[in-house]
Amino acid sequence: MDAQDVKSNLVLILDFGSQYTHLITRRIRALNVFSLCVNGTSSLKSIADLNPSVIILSGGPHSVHAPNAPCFAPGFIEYVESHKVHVLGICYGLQLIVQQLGGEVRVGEKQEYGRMEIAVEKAVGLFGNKKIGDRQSVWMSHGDEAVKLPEGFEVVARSRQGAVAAVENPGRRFYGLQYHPEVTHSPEGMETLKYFLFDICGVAAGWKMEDVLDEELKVIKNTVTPDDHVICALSGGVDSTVAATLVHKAIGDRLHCVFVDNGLLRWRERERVMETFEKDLHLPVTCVDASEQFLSKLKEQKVGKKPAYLVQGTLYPDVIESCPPPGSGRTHSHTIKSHHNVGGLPKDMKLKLIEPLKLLFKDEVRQLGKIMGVPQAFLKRHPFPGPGLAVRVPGDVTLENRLDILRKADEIFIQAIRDAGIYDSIWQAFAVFMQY
Ligand SMILES: Nc1ncnc2c1ncn2[C@@H]1O[C@H](COP(=O)(O)OP(=O)(O)OP(=O)(O)O)[C@@H](O)[C@H]1O
Repeated sequence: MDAQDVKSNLVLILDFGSQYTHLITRRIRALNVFSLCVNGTSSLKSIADLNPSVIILSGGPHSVHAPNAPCFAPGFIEYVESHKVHVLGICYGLQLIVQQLGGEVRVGEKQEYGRMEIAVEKAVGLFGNKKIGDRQSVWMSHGDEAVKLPEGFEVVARSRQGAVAAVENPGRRFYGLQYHPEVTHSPEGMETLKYFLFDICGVAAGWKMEDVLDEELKVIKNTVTPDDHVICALSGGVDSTVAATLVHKAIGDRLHCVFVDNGLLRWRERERVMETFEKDLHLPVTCVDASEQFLSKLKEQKVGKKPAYLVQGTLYPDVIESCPPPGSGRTHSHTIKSHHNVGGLPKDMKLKLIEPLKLLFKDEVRQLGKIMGVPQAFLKRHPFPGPGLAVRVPGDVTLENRLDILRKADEIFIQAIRDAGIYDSIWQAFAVFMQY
């Protein structure tokens, strides 16, 4: 599947603030369909530029009647109808469709939170693969309720309490689920989502990590001219390692990596990391000893030519978590998490950016690394904080022996976890220096 096919099979999520929104994106990608998530109030032009074939309106914490309730851009309904885009509203998204198309949403008499049972009322559309009366357990989380549907819509499933659980107007390509199909508490939710995407919308499942690799290699080769040099700060973590491996594949030794030993690394980390970079990945890496001045050392690196580009291992969550929350009234670049480095480089750093992973989630980066031969042991390493062991020693961290004791204790602890065969099933484990 080439980039054009990916674009014509794109499932776009309009985010209205639900804690589950990014899960929808991930679930859809797991079905080998490319999915992106943008703010629910994004302009019509920015949506049209992406040319989605399906749009999912996410849930959200608001009531559609709240003063600043977020809504899709004016002209959205006309756009999706004229471009034959299928639209699925989930929870708040359903209520938005109902309200905006002339139906009525009210504060529900029976507010529904948690696990509920719903029954299929019409075995068509969203439940075309079910029988009337089929029951399933779903996860509800809503206070408002659709009490009058817009013309041409029908209820296809109801909760046990009689509230609307699913609606649709297949002629106009609008669908809605009052529950959250994306969470595991809705065991048949993924089946419904799959049926919607493949059987109703006719989306093709052809997005795979090999295509992402090919596409990113092409982009880098087209961006970096044959005379340009590129620099990458390698931490030994998954993100910068996979990003550097990818860029190295595209431009070879015009990539120059720098690994900084800041004196706060784990037991023999410098040796282990450098060995993997050089022997397994054949990456051109210089190790900088940060006991001397960091910046002046960087300057001294013989990169050959002055680099024009900097590689950063920015991930998709860094990008989306740095957007303002929908309904917050903010429209641009007020970061939730300012440490994600997505606000651009400092002004005096005259480098252009290469961010080949910026549309991928962490597990996808691991998949990509695997395809490129990054050793599993490296891809599965527990995350390690930027300030290193300094955040695991209370008080004065300049005392070498404290760090050394901690390094050894950490290594023994981690080795015990490895020996017990549980390292890979633990997200992060570490020792902390408590008292001297
Ligand atoms: N010791 C180091 N030497 C060189 N570069 C580093 C070092 N530590 C961090 N960096 C750079 O700073 C970036 C952000 O560091 P951070 O600790 O936040 O890691 P991260 O976002 O989890 O990414 P990674 O998986 O690459 O460690 C890294 O991707 C890397 O480019």
